[in-house]
Amino acid sequence: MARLVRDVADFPTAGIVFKDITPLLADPDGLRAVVAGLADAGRDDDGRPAVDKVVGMEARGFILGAPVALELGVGFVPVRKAGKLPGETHAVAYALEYGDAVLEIHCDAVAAGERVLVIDDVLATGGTARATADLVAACGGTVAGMAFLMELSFLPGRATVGDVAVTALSVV
Ligand SMILES: O=P(O)(O)OC[C@H]1O[C@H](OP(=O)(O)OP(=O)(O)O)[C@H](O)[C@@H]1O
Ligand SMILES: Nc1ncnc2[nH]cnc12
Repeated sequence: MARLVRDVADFPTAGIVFKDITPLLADPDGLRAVVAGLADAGRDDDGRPAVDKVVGMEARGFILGAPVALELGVGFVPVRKAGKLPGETHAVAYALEYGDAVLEIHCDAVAAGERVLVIDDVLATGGTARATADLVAACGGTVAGMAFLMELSFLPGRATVGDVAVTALSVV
């Protein structure tokens, strides 16, 4: 799988080595394997779905998260960059490896007490994932786990997200 992720130097800004997943997305066998691997993070020891929802962050978290939700047989919740969701939202400001922004979730997207699996392609500083966990908590939900295609271990992603089960299919 790692061979299907392309390193692009100095994108989007100088000094960043960007992990480009578009070759993976173009490879049906690779994509299928990644979706299956990520979905396993949302199963119990007997292989049954252990979450009520999958939450994915705009934009690459949508591409991976929606098929993971289908694989688990649960609903998908989009966390979007500010100003895109039409309903009442919770919002959290955050910083990521190459900038800062605001993320939003529909207030009614996760019901009180629901367990969610957070899916994204890259765990870097953890700013995006931490903000997403805060949005789930604002709805009254619980993050049962987070699963990523790739973790950048030279950045403090795991420490930033705190006390939550983190799965990374690949660690670089
Ligand atoms: O751990 P962090 O430092 O927060 O970085 C990780 C986030 O950065 C990327 O998203 P980006 O905001 O670039 O959005 P995109 O998917 O729309 O390109 C990536 O898809 C993660 O969501
Ligand atoms: N180095 C990186 N490559 C791709 N996505 C990222 N998100 C944050 N850092 C990233």
